[in-house]
Order: sequence, then structure tokens, then C-alpha cells
Amino acid sequence: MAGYTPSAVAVMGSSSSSSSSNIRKINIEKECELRIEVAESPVKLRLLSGTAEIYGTELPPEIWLTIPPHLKFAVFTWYGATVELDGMTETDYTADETPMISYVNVHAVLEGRRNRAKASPTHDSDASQGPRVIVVGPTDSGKSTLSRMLLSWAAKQGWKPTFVDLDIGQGSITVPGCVAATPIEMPIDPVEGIPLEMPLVYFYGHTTPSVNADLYKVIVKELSRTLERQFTGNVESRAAGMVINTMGWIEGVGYELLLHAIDTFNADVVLVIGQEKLCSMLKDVLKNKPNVDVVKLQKSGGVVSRNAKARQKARSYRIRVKSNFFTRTVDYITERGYCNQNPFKVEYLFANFCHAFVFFFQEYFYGLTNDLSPHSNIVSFSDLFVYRVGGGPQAPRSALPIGAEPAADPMRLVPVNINRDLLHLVLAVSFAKEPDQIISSNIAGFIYITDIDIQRKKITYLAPSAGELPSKFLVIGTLTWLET
Ligand SMILES: Nc1ncnc2c1ncn2[C@@H]1O[C@H](COP(=O)(O)OP(=O)(O)OP(=O)(O)O)[C@@H](O)[C@H]1O
Repeated sequence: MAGYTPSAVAVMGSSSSSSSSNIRKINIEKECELRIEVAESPVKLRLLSGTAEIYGTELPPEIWLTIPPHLKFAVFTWYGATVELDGMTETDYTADETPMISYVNVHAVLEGRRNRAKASPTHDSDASQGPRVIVVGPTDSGKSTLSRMLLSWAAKQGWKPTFVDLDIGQGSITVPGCVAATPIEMPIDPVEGIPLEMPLVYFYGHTTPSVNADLYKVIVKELSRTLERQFTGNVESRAAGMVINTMGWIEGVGYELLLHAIDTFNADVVLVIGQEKLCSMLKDVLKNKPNVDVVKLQKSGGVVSRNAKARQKARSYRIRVKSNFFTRTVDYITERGYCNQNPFKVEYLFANFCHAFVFFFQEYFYGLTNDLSPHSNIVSFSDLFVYRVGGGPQAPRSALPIGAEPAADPMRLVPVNINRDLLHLVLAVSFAKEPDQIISSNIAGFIYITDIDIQRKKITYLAPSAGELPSKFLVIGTLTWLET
């Protein structure tokens, strides 16, 4: 294929990626990238000379990075680099055609806007607001990857931009079925991904928007309101702006939700990757908003398309690995109206349990030995109150106008009886103090139900920590620990 060359230059063993002795030295030319799809076992990679980055984060010289199985990524260099790769890959090759120059040009424009916002003498005017970038495009167009690069390049220059992830299918802050935001204070670790210490998370509970589009809009609105309050009180984060990643659903209800997100977050830069039609539709619909730039960007040839099975596996992985936090963030400001401080910075209850779930996952899938695991807790049925949003009793046909169909209220909060149907579900722990606050409240974290004893009226669940849950109000959706 034009622009691609096999990457391997053997220095030990064979150059084949299926060899058992696999340390290979690979030269990457200026403005080229090495694309790697890791196979069943981890590979190791280190930078020998030059400079290179993975999605905007520079590789440290000489240090071996262990890249987990199945990860697909690229090592890009602006000036040329040599790396060493140890382990078997599904595929690896170097490519000299990438859209990286156009991506970094976008970064330069955003950088200019951040500097202007920072220099603005009036802190509360529009002039002090940094760029609000929303990245849109079909599934597997490279939205998350571009978001990540823009965030890491900004963080490298000392900004603390806010990352907002609206992708309920393949989001990268927390588990699928949620919308979330987190400040990015350092270039994103190529292996660990987005930091999990300070997320602000709202629970939707499903992995497709069509299940309850009204609820999706409401939680997106809540998330934006909370961030707006944060920006009001924090000049630094206001000037750094935000990068918003979106879902790959761009037709029908998906398109409607994209427009809703652009409007709700007052996005002023819309980056459209890989689809002319979407770009032209957005340009047309936003033409009356002169402050909104719609920019078309090329999709990278390195972006790997995932079939339904692969997407489902990735979702399951994220549910197991990323349901591992209990946080206490914006609950604090909503309770106290405390806006003069970055809500992401306030105390949080039980952080740093990430490893428990990560190791649990590794043991489960790869049989790695470890001595960490999430905590199993047992409580009585009466200790917890479980709700779901949407559905519930429909209005009787006789109470409706002629011809109208009875429809379930999408925003109705329905109490759920505890029974064995809850087994293996992932439930969100709400910060709500009362049931009527559940829809508008962010969540503290997740639990996973492992046993229901109907006779003794006891529930066993896994949680990131032992002890009492941050709240007794739980929300149920359709997220299961193991998607089938
Ligand atoms: N240049 C590249 N080289 C190799 N792999 C890449 C490259 N860019 C992206 N990928 C990989 O391709 C996959 C899809 O990219 P990404 O997740 O950014 O797409 P997306 O549009 O956000 O997908 P979705 O619609 O599911 O949210 C990811 O595994 C990513 O790591």
C-alpha cells in the first residue's frame, strides 16, 4: 500500500512479527508513524534515540513501556526516532502519510485562543473563555484519538483543559453508559489512559442513545451546568477550555444529539473527522452562528475499524476495569454552592482503588497472579434503594386524545424490587440525598452484584472499597459485568 513500509529491522532473531525472539530495532522517519496492533500478550517498547510520541504524549528515552494486549496505537515522530519493540504483534508497519500536520495546526489555533483568553482583563466575559472544541464523526474515525492528542499537547504546554466524554458506547473516562468530564493536568499516559482520580460522572445506564434519548439530553445538560459553574470560579480552567468527544452515531437521533451537545456546551470549534456529508450538514445548520467554526479533518489511515464483537469486548473491558472508583467531586459544590474552587480538586472519598479492579481483570482474563481484588460486601435488602429511569406505568389509552399511543414516561423514576434479576448487573451509586435528586445528581462510582439471597434478604456486591457505600441510592440500567 502506498506510503506504508514494513517496520521491522531485525537485530535479534527474525524480522517476522510472529518470531519467538522478538526484540527489533525500528527506525521511524521524520513525520512518519509506526502503527502497532498488539496481539494476545503484552509487548514492550522503548525509545532509543530521537523524539517520538504516542497520541500527543512524548515517550521517555530508554524506558521500556509495557503495552497491554490488543491495544492499537501509533508511535509518531516529528523529527525522526529509533525505537525498540519486544514481543509479538498482530501487525506493525510504518506509514508516511498521516494527518498529523493538520491536527497540530488545529492545536496551534487553539493555543492562540487559550492565550488570548488568559490575557483577557475581564474574567467573566466571553473573551476569557478558552476554546470549546467538539470532535464529531462516524464510528472508528479517530475521534477519541484526536481528542487525546489535543488534550496532551495542551497539557504539555502547561494548560489544564477539561476533557468531556459524551460517548456512551466507547467512552474513555469511565465505564460505557456514562457521560463524564475530568481535568487533564498532564499529557495522557499512553498505557494507563485518562486519569481516573477526579472524574465527574453522570449515569445514563445504556450503551445506545435510542434507549432513552430524553434522559441522555438531561444528563448532558446537567454535566454542562456543573462545568459552567466550575468555569465561572476557575479562570485557569476557563481559559484552557474543553475538548468534547462524542458518539459515532451521526444519523437520526444521533445527529439530533450531536446538535444538542454543540448547543449545550456552547462549542465554538466543531472538528468533523472523515465525513463530508456530516461536515456539510453541520456547516449549513450552524451558518447563523458566526462564532462557531466547523472544520473538516482527514481521518488517519491508521484508525482501526472494530466490528460489533470487538466493540462489545472493548465495552466489557471498560466496565470491568473502569468501574473502579468512588469519587467525591461535584457533589461538594452542589451541596454547598461552593464555586470558587475547582470542583475537581476537592476531597474525594475512596480513590486509588484502580489497581484492585485492573488486577482483578488481568487475573480473570490472562491468569496473571496478583494479590489485589475488589472488596466483596454483604448488605440487607433494606440498606439499599434501587431505581431505574424511564418506563413505568403507561397512561391508559382512555386517558389519551383519540389516536394517541400510550408511551412510557422516559424521565420517570421507577423503584426496582430487589430480586435475582439484578444479578451480574453493574449499578451506579448516586450522590443524591433524596430519590427526586437522582436524575440530576452525579454518581460516586459503581458496584457489581454477585449474589442475591432471597431467603435471607441479603445482597453481595463487589465494590472498590470495603465499608459503607457513599450513598444508599443505586441506579440500574442495562450494563452487565459480562456482556453477552
Ligand atoms: N494512527 C493510528 N495508528 C494506529 N491505530 C490507531 C491510530 N489512530 C487510531 N488508532 C486506533 O484505532 C481505534 C479507533 O480509534 P478511535 O477510538 O480514536 O476512534 P473513534 O472514532 O473514537 O471510535 P468510536 O466511534 O468507537 O468512539 C483505536 O483502537 C485507536 O487506538
